Amino acid sequence: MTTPQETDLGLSLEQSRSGLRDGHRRSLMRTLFLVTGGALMVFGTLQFLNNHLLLASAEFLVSGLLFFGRYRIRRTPNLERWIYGYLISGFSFALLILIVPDASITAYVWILMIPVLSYLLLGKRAGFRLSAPFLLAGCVVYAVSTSLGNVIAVIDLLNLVLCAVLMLAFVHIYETRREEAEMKLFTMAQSDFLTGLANRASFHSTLTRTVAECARSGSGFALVIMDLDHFKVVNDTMGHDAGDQTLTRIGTLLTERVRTTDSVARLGGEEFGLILRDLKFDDSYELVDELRERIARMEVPYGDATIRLTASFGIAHFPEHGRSAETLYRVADRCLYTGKQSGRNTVVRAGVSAVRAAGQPSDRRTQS
Ligand SMILES: Nc1nc2c(ncn2[C@@H]2O[C@H](COP(=O)(O)OP(=O)(O)OP(=O)(O)O)[C@@H](O)[C@H]2O)c(=O)[nH]1
Repeated sequence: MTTPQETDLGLSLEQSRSGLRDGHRRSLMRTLFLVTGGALMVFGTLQFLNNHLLLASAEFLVSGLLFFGRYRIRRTPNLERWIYGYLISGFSFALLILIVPDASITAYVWILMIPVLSYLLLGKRAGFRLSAPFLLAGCVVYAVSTSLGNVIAVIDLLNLVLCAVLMLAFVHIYETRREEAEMKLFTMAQSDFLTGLANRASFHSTLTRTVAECARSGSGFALVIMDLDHFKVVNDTMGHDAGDQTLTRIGTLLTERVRTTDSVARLGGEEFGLILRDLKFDDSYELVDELRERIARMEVPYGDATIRLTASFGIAHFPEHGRSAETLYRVADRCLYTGKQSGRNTVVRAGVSAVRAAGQPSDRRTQS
């Protein structure tokens, strides 16, 4: 059995709430470091030519720091800290410039960049928490530093406040919609459209995570692969819709029986996968055999007819039969194949396995 490409969907979801993806955030930060570092280099040179040596030195120093940051941000594990450091010092610097008595009125346009950068780099919640106070401070600085004695100055202030509020609202609405759309896409990408169970990609992601968690905690789990027997007959004799209803019922039956900490997925077609956590080697057989019996007893009414079927199961146990998702998959799949070969309606465990088929006089023990 081939396993799909490794993905960590939980991590993807988490990243979806932090604005841009990590890779994009790093590229944006590198661009910001380059642009602001380059600009400070130019300003520093101008100050130097103007004989403002102290200011020129400070600007050269910060410029050097920004170029160093541009190099470090590519691989740093502390991306969030770098982003906060850059944004808070950048925004504070912008406010400081506004306090300078002969600051140009055009310096206020930088205030409007605050929500855009915060939301792109930090996501909706953290972006709002950072940009709202800075926007407010920008408006207060403007009001304090300009005398609001005439109508034009008041109109200027109102323009600034209105623009800042609208910018914040637009970015907030945009980010909310983007986050919702991305969540929806992730949910769709993780679920099987027919049964609503996790799909193959999501199951593999869960399996990889479970292996890592159990390796750390020392607990075991069972990987079960189940395939319905002669399912083609249901489709061929009663139609595709009957087959679909049966698959949905099977999904419900499996989900109802296992624990909420377990995972159930439809791997494709009439094949399902289960991860049964914190189970002892012997107990997994008992549970899976109970599932086999339940399916064999299940009746799916369809029109005047009743659909009955059976299923075959293969079980591999962590860590006894493999320490990686791929090995466990391979072992469980081989057990399933053995079960199909031995007459179906079976449960086969890796190692010494019991094969119990309906209508057979007694259990058979099989090596797999
Ligand atoms: N109704 C329905 N049928 C599906 C779906 N996906 C796969 N199938 C059908 O499942 C059947 C699988 O047939 P086979 O691979 O021959 O397996 P089987 O008939 O169960 O036989 P064994 O596995 O050997 O016991 C095919 O008829 C597929 O068309 C689905 O989403 N809905």
